[in-house]
Amino acid sequence: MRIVHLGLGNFFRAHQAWYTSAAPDAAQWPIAAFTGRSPGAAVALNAQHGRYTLLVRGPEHDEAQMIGAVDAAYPSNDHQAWREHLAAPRTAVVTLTVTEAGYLRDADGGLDESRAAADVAAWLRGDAVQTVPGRLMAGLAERRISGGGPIAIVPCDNLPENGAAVARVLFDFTALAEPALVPWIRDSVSFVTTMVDRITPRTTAEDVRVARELTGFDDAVPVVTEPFSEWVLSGVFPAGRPSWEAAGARFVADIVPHEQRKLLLLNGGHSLLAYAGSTRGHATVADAVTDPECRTWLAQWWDEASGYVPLPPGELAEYREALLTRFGNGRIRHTLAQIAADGSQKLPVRVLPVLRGEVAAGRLPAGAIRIVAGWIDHLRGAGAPVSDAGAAPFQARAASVRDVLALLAPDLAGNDALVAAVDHATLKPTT
Ligand SMILES: NC(=O)c1ccc[n+]([C@@H]2O[C@H](COP(=O)([O-])OP(=O)(O)OC[C@H]3O[C@@H](n4cnc5c(N)ncnc54)[C@H](O)[C@@H]3O)[C@@H](O)[C@H]2O)c1
Ligand SMILES: O=P(O)(O)OC[C@@H](O)[C@@H](O)[C@H](O)[C@H](O)CO
Repeated sequence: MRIVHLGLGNFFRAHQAWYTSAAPDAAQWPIAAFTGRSPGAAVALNAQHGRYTLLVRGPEHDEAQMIGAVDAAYPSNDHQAWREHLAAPRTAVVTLTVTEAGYLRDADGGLDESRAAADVAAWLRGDAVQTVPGRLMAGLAERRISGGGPIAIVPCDNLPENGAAVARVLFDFTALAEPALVPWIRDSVSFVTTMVDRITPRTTAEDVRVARELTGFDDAVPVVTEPFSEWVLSGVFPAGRPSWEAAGARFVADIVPHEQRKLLLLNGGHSLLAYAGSTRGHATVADAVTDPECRTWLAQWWDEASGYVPLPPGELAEYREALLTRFGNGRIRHTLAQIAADGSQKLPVRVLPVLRGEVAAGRLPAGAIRIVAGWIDHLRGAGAPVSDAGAAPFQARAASVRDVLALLAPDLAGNDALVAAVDHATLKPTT
């Protein structure tokens, strides 16, 4: 194998695996993919020799592509295979899609030591580690011993400066568990930052039926995705990489404008619809954008967020227009419940930079305030159900806007005008 992936989910199969399969040198870059937690995806994929159907779902019809980039899939508890693949000198790249929550970041972006403590203790006892920072460290420790040489780590989750983000939690974990490894990681591991974009919903039983009808292949785990795809990367690959640029990926020196555009406009817009849109009774993104009220809210949020994306106004206007078309693709069933998950991890990335900037400039941004208020309504039980391992402390305080803000953004909780504006924007009980 030359690529190891952690987080064998739908997005990896629609995005990184698709780029690899579409590169002209794909045959030289087989992927070993590991699930993040439960083994199901590995079992199902191995039963069909790693091959799966990608249903590229346009507004009019589906196009089925067979993807064969995954050479072998492993359950997350196959620690030996993980260590062996990371140690092998041929392995040049590790990609990750483990959700925002998987990095165990605290509010400042460092390792949340309380969530990592059991894993650090397991390592010190000589037991297998389970968390993402722990597994990366365990694999790299093996690579140092084997003399496997330099390697690139390429996170593909929706976090700003995700290369630096994964580096930080990995160094924090290693400093606690295996300090002697820190200098080797510093010298041998390159952390690549990426902006990733391709809307990829969960697969339904109907999708399984459609895939079978189009291909004749009885695929238990097809993936549905939109035609649009974007991958922007910044960083060094010391042991090489596939020619992803031939499949449309772009390699840039400054990734900030690209990631701000995507995280604030697309992901922030998604979160707005997931919370405020679901409380209006909508179930999917496409449903919500047919609602004129939701479209007005989106426009208001995008006006505010655009001030934080360092790109020319014309480019932003085009991107907004294209987003409306992508969101409106009614054949993609992207549920607001899926997007609403893990809000405690997503709001700090997608919304708070704009809220903070506007408040610092003396403004009360109605769009950003609506997202926070919608999230508080969701914590109080309105709209999409709560699915967030970090939600409990917020739910315990959800009755008070100020208390929620004190946890989410302590620097903003003392601002009486902001607290009143968020409170005013929350749903009021009907009498
Ligand atoms: N689906 C999309 O449209 C999309 C687009 C861009 C980026 N992404 C990124 O990809 C991530 C995964 O999305 P998906 O659609 O593939 O979801 P998915 O549910 O299909 O797969 C998620 C993968 O992450 C793993 N995982 C989840 N929590 C983990 C944890 N705490 N530790 C380790 N692994 C964990 C799961 O085991 C699974 O392998 C998103 O969270 C996002 O950051 C998704
Ligand atoms: O995948 P998540 O959970 O980080 O966020 C949900 C959506 O906002 C996200 O998946 C977008 O669809 C995606 O980022 C589009 O590229």
